[in-house]
Amino acid sequence: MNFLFIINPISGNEDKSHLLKMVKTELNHKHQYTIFKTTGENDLEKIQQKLAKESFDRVIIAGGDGTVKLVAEAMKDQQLPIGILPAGSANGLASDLDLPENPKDFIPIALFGQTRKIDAIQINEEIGLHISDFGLNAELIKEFESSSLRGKLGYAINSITTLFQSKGPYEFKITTPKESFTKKGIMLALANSKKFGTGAVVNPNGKMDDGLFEILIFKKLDLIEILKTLNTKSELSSDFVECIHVTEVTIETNTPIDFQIDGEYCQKLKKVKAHMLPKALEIAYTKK
Ligand SMILES: Nc1ncnc2c1ncn2[C@@H]1O[C@H](COP(=O)(O)OP(=O)(O)OP(=O)(O)O)[C@@H](O)[C@H]1O
Repeated sequence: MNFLFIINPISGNEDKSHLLKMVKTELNHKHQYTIFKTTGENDLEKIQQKLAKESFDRVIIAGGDGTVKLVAEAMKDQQLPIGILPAGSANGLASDLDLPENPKDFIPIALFGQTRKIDAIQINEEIGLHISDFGLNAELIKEFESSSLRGKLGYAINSITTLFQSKGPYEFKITTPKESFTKKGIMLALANSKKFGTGAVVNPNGKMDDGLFEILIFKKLDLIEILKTLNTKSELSSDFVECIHVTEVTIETNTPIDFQIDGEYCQKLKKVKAHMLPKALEIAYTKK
């Protein structure tokens, strides 16, 4: 097989050399590969050029959700199987695919495992695979990205200040092909999967291959309900979050509100148009 490895050298604040060594051992000199290390500058175009120049059998990604999203965008016009080596501070997609956490177990799956097709969401000009949102969570991600405090403690400290500074609740005008209505919330998410990268299960009925995504309107900050998201099986109260299944939607707000896609802060937006891209990606998820 001929593999293209896309490696994010900074994701998860982790050196990938040991991981790469294990991958090479698994390949056992029997396969060809090219390594591309992301730089954070024009990676999309550079990956597209690599894919156009050479014919690969599988693309292997070592990074977090942001790196997987980048590769999904680069492969928009060319579907190749993808293998994920979860190596980010947020590995929400890997967790939703139930990938093992131990490299010795996830490496053979990424390289040679069976694949399944999953949906993606076209969000304005970008692709979202996981969860995107307006409001509180995007504010947290924006603060975290601009802060010098890293790691879980940094995230917790940033979270507390952001919670106190949040300007929500916001008013969201929601237009689906069937109807148009307004809802108020501290946050509105477009979810293709069950959980955030942190593991919080906010969309217990979400499936990545059902041709639908969910609009989740979080109405208030409720500690008990937030704690419930730590358990996959908990039903969340409809006073806390309301869920609507759709294939397309337009969300409009009166003022620009912080927006994020798959853990990557975008910008403040007043309008988001989203539609389902059914079975857009083919991802390795289990052993051969
Ligand atoms: N060499 C690099 N130097 C700096 N930033 C990079 C580099 N390569 C990729 N990036 C950035 O890494 C981000 C994607 O990281 P990803 O989400 O995969 O991992 P992560 O550990 O979850 O990241 P984060 O630091 O956002 O938590 C993108 O914003 C991308 O621009």
